[in-house]
Formats: sequence, structure tokens, C-alpha cells
Amino acid sequence: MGPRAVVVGPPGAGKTTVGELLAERLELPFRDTDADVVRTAGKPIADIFTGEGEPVFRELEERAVATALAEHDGVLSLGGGAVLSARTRALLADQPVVFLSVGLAEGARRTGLSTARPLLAGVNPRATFKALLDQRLPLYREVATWELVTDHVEPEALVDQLVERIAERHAHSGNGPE
Ligand SMILES: Nc1ncnc2c1ncn2[C@@H]1O[C@H](COP(=O)(O)OP(=O)(O)O)[C@@H](O)[C@H]1O
Ligand SMILES: O=C(O)C1=C[C@@H](OP(=O)(O)O)[C@@H](O)[C@H](O)C1
Ligand SMILES: [Mg+2]
Repeated sequence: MGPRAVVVGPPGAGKTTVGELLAERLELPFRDTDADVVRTAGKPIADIFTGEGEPVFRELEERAVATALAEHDGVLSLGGGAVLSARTRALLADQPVVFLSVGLAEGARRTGLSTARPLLAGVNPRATFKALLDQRLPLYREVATWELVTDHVEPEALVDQLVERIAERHAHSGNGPE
């Protein structure tokens, strides 16, 4: 059947937080490809970036996403850079994809609270975040079925909006609730 929803967006958009709450609300299992990569590699993402480098992380991520899309029937949250892969974007083309967006100020604020994201650990995380948004916004939009702005919106309120959209999609495609 495939995932009921795949969540994409920049770091700090709330993919992990909102994805997990959405799965709870829909009473479906939750999966996050960052966690899959950590499990496969046997080390934290920051250590993969430092030890093996970003290209190795991207390969592991591409494989983790393809595997999860094939075998996970619940809610699936991706890492923020997963859409950089053209192969991944092709796989997402016929999936119900939620793009959680976040503005520069709020995204930098949310991710600034953590040191777990190696890409944003440099000297000027705000500039890095801006470059990342400029590069990736078209890619998120290319794969998105729905786009939700998350600035000033609580995760539970985002889940409310998503439950409605997913139910509408199912009604239109003739798939009743299972
Ligand atoms: N809608 C929101 N409003 C306020 N804070 C949020 C929201 N969504 C997520 N956060 C916070 O932002 C941080 C990053 O969230 P996370 O779910 O890890 O994002 P992502 O997986 O997209 O990188 C966490 O501290 C989380 O609590
Ligand atoms: O944007 C990115 O390139 C990354 C985002 C992270 O996931 P989140 O978006 O869940 O923070 C994680 O996959 C890795 O640090 C790289
Ligand atoms: Mg995450």
C-alpha cells in the first residue's frame, strides 16, 4: 500500500515532531529515515558527516528512503536533504507528500537549539540556512502534494490540518478508511 503520508521540508520544519504526532493520531506506525540511517550505520549522523563525509550520508539516506517507501505503511518523515536526490524525487512523484515549510528566522531559531545537524554547525548557521532554502524550495515544491506553513502554528494544529487533507484525498481516490 505504501505510506499514508511522507513528510519533507527543511531542518526545523517539524518533520519528525509532526510526523510522529500525525502517526499517533491516525493510529499508524511512524518511521523516520534519519533514525534508519543511524541504525544501519551504527553511529550518529554527525559522526557519518565527520568520518565518511556528506556523499556517503546521502547514499545511505537514498537507500533508507527507497526501502522505507517500499515497506512502510504508516507515516514516514524524511531528512531535510533527502529531496536533493533526483532518484528519491522520482520515487516521491506518486506518493502523498506533505511539505512542511518554515521561514528563515524561525527555522534558524528551531535548529539553533540543537547541535545534531552537522550541516548547520558552521560559523554562520543563518546564512547556511538561507542558502539551503534557496536551493531546496523548488525541490520540496516539486514533490509536494500539500504545503503547510509551520511558522506560528503549533504541531497539533498542523496535525489537524493534515488529517483533513489526507481524509479528502482518500475520499476522492475512492479509498475509504481501512
Ligand atoms: N510547529 C512548531 N512550532 C514550534 N516548534 C516546533 C514546531 N515543530 C517543531 N518544533 C521544534 O523545532 C525543533 C525541530 O523539530 P524537528 O521535528 O526535529 O524538525 P525536523 O525533523 O524537520 O528537522 C524541535 O525542537 C521541535 O520541538
Ligand atoms: O537538511 C539536511 O541536509 C539534513 C537534515 C537532517 O534531518 P532533519 O531535517 O530531520 O533535521 C539530517 O538528515 C542531516 O543532518 C542532514
Ligand atoms: Mg527530523
